[in-house]
Amino acid sequence: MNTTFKTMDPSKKYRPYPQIDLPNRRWPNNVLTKAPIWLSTDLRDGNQSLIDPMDIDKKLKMFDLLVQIGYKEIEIGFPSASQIEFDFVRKLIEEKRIPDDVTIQALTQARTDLINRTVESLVGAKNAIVHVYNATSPLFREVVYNKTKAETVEIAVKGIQDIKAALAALPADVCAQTQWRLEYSPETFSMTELEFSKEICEAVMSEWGATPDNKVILNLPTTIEVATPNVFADQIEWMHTHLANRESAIISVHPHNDRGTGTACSELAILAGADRVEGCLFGNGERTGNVCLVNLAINLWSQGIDPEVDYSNINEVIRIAEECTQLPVGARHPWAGELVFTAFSGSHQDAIKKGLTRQKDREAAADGDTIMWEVPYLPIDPADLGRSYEAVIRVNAQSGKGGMAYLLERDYDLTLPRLLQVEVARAVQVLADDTGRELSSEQIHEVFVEEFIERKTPVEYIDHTISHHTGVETLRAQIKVNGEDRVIEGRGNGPLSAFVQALNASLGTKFSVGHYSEHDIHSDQAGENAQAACYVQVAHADFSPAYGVGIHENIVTASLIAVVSGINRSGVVAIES
Ligand SMILES: CC(=O)SCCNC(=O)CCNC(=O)[C@H](O)C(C)(C)COP(=O)(O)OP(=O)(O)OC[C@H]1O[C@@H](n2cnc3c(N)ncnc32)[C@H](O)[C@@H]1OP(=O)(O)O
Ligand SMILES: CC(C)C(=O)C(=O)O
Repeated sequence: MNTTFKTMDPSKKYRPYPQIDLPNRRWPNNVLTKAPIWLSTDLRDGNQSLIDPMDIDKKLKMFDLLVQIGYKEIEIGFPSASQIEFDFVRKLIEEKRIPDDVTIQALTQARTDLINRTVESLVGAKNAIVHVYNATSPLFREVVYNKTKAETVEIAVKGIQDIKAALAALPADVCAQTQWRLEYSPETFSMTELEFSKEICEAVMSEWGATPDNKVILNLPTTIEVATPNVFADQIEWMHTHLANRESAIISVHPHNDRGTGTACSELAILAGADRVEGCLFGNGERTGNVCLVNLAINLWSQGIDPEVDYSNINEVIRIAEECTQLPVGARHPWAGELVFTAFSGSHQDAIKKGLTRQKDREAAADGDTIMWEVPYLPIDPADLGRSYEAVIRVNAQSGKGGMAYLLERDYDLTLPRLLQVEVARAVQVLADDTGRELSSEQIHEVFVEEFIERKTPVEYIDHTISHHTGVETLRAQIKVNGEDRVIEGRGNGPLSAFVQALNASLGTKFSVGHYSEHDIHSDQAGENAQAACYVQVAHADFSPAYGVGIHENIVTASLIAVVSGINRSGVVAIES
């Protein structure tokens, strides 16, 4: 076993990232009120990080999906990196696959040949962003590039000059077909001295000639997450408040997720002044991934804010994303995972069942008006994402009566009284413990039928007749007791009381009916094929109360079957072998 964590002092190997000196920070008091501008980088950062990068068909599928969800800015690749990347961009443009309101973006290093090739790839697009980057942090300046600060600024500025030159070299009518915009990323911004980030961004803006009508997108990435999200928020607020000519810039963020706080970084960055967020579906991307766009959008939705993208068929989005990336979406991925709207544990199921019933009642009373969503444990309505309630409650050994009752009601139209739910839960728990697995609603129903309906020993109901005379009912029934035929007769003010009297007289018992309820089931619209479900609790001084259930098209017969099932379960009549 590796004992490093026990034997080593981590402060000898790692240092905390310094705090930002921003005593009057305002972001903690701000609130999210609207969606940022989104950019999907699924086809670039999301693709460069895949074990098997997407082929053209998969890229097209991903592009179409992003358009369908509603993304208006999509980074479609790094066209100077390879012929395949270049050809994909050309295909999108030449086959007119890009809607007029969608802007494509292409990434390039700040190198003349790569910039020229990038511009060439974008020719003919209606809207295009040339995205140029170079790394700016001390570690990268020293280790990767061996450049001074001034030389690093020079690389960026030269990159902008190269873009302008490449555009100027295009025939005027060709250049004019496209609305060209610039994005600049000081890569590793999260590890760069703020004064230096400001200097390099201002130099880029100045070289481009940024104005409020021709804004430069300044994309400030947590290329690597190195600090808590409040530090990133401080960095963004610092840039937002210190940058010269701020009104001529769109501040974008590009969070990665090394510390698992990509979502927090993005949200706090918006509070701190960011206008735009770049990320990938389901957090795909280098290492632990880019921030998850799905997570961010549905977080906004859950706060009553229109995210301006559509996740109302999340299962389809998952299916296509998984097909394109060959990466599974985790079962507990925020909002999207298979299990995120599922409750196994008893107290959660109980609360959800009550909450869903109350929500339904409130909806009915609201007469068509939309009402606020208030269901315990479900922060949003799964139906908003195209998820059905079916997945919400599932049963295993951690479950209680609420979940089983919910499934029996939903799938078999059986509305069990509360104390019967407790008895059903006990019976189902035995199976859940035995199997150690999740139980389907069919399995729960089987246990229910076997335990509560088909209990025919020691007593079995066969048939009955009823006669009335001056307010008294006489019930004659044919039964079997331990396999032996008997005809019994009793009187009462109704068939049930007459049957109880007949059974007590014949069996030598003294039980009574403690609780009785009934409802219709399985009736079609014409009222045909209706059956009745009767729930009868058999009470006896010397035995625990026990429920019996009867289901029959005749309500009286259903109630007699329920009584017999109840006495069989209670043990008031001994079984003879
Ligand atoms: C954080 C990110 O995700 S950034 C995007 C990363 N994505 C990719 O790199 C995927 C696509 N890239 C590629 O396929 C290749 O890098 C290519 C084809 C574009 C270029 O390949 P190569 O020419 O072999 O260069 P390579 O990428 O290895 O970079 C090496 C040189 O470029 C320089 N360089 C690297 N990044 C930049 C940059 N952003 N701007 C300017 N120069 C840069 C390096 O300093 C190095 O210079 P040196 O040779 O003088 O030491
Ligand atoms: C190119 C930049 C934006 C990048 O991908 C990063 O810094 O993560």
